[in-house]
Amino acid sequence: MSAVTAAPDADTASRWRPRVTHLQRVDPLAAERAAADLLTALGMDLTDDNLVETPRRMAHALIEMTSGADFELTTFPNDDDYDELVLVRDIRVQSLCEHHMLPFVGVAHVGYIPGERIVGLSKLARMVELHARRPQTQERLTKRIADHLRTELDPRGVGVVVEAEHTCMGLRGARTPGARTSTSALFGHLRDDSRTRAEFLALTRSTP
Ligand SMILES: Nc1nc2c(ncn2[C@@H]2O[C@H](COP(=O)(O)OP(=O)(O)OP(=O)(O)O)[C@@H](O)[C@H]2O)c(=O)[nH]1
Ligand SMILES: [Zn+2]
Repeated sequence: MSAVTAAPDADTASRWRPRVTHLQRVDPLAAERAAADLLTALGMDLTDDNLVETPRRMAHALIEMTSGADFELTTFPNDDDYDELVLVRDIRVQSLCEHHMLPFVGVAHVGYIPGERIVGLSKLARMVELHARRPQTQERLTKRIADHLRTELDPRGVGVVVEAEHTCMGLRGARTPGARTSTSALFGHLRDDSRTRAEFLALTRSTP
């Protein structure tokens, strides 16, 4: 028997559709119904005026947080043969841990050593945002950002560091608010050349 008490109609669902890049099928109506079922199972009365729209909001918030927007990676010729580190620090990251569907929030530092082309700096931030919007582990997020840059740009080296706080550890369970997890993915010169690697890791070291 269905526990849905505030069934969304097709109109409501079609008001908002995300641009999805990695999920094959997103069904906002089914998500709303499932959210209503979950909230009802948690003992909430969805006939209450304050809660009647909550399943729709909850479903759409989750869809929004798991739908990355794709973009064109603008690149330029590396005419000056710039061969040192390019690093964008402190790009805000917010994602969802795939184990609890609770947010983890922090920053990413994305660096590379150009090869034949350089990339528009904002695209590094867009790359983080694109990959962050899905349920996953922090390790996978870090690796995906680095793989994307490596595959699309073919630079001499890539380095990505993500530093984040997991609310599934802070707000529940182990209850360790403030604990931050660092992950890194390094390729090419940034992995193999000790001077460049040390420079990158020093520049990305968090300040207390
Ligand atoms: N490696 C890794 N683990 C994560 C990440 N996000 C959450 N986790 C962990 O995933 C694990 C899931 O473990 P379970 O024991 O199945 O879950 P649980 O019973 O809720 O465990 P507690 O969180 O310890 O209460 C937990 O240890 C989480 O801290 C992540 O990005 N990377
Ligand atoms: Zn978790």
